Amino acid sequence: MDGNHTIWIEKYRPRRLDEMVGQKDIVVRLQSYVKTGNLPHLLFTGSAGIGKTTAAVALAREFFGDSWQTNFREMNASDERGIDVVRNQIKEFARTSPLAGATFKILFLDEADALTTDAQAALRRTMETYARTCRFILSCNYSSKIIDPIQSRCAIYRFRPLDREAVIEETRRIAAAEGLTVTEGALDAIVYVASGDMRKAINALQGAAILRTDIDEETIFEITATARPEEIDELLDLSIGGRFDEAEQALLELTHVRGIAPNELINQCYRALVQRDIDRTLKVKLIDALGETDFRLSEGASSDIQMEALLARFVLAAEQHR
Ligand SMILES: Nc1ncnc2c1ncn2[C@@H]1O[C@H](COP(=O)(O)OP(=O)(O)OP(=O)(O)O)[C@@H](O)[C@H]1O
Repeated sequence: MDGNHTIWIEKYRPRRLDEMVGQKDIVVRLQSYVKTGNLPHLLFTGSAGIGKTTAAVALAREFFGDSWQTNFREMNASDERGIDVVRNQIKEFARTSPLAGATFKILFLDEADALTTDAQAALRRTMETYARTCRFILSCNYSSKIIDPIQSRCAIYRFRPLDREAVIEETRRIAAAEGLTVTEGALDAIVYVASGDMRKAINALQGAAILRTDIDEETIFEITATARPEEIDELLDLSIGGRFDEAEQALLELTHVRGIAPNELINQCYRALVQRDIDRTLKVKLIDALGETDFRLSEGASSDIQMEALLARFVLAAEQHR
């Protein structure tokens, strides 16, 4: 096992489109470009770790074969060296002719939504000027942050968070290749922790594999510093049930003893609340309280105070509701 040396998200990144899990409709549409030899500009949108970069690289490999690296370039729009550097590099790459008999190059621009409106306007002109020699694949989390003139020049692909089957399929593949035994409980835990993000799933597996080769759910929750769904349910039961002292103890155990980050707990509480079968008005109040705490934490408020205040607000909201 070489778990300590290689990053598995790179080692096991699918090389071909048909090796990707999930995103079936997208894969079929992308494959049809390869068949026809034509490619428009593309806009990939969706959350992190669901295959946008993987699809772009696989597409380039299938278009260009062995010479894919000469005709493909990946850049990050939020490059810390500044937008001018990115802009110059884009132009430099886009304006030169494709090599090794290819009819165009592909430029993959990650985090395109980090570009300001002005920078996007300049990018749009570059896309038009060099359209003959270079096709752009822009990747972003939110397509609404991309200006309309760019959106209308691209074929838009909305990637979805990976479903349970897809996460399990890929996790099993990697576990088998690494000679790991993964229990059913551990697979459930990985699906829960990943929440549709394959990068998170693979990192959880690799982290666990450093500790042991037979992986159970305990290891996954421990390595990812994530509370179990039952623990979150208990926290909600106690606070909604008005048992503030016990809820406080449960909270301290999770944050101070287990080291689970407050933001992570808020996300987990949110996921549990959305699915919880409780009165709608109460649910709305509780989610409102979560949103408020999330915002306060993002503004730098004390997490200990805010997390306790959250429990207090849960208790009060439930009391008013009774
Ligand atoms: N659909 C998928 N099939 C198989 N593996 C996947 C898939 N999506 C993601 N992965 C795995 O997760 C890793 C991260 O995925 P990728 O880089 O494609 O994410 P992304 O959608 O581009 O995310 P970001 O927006 O954060 O850049 C890949 O290296 C790959 O191992």
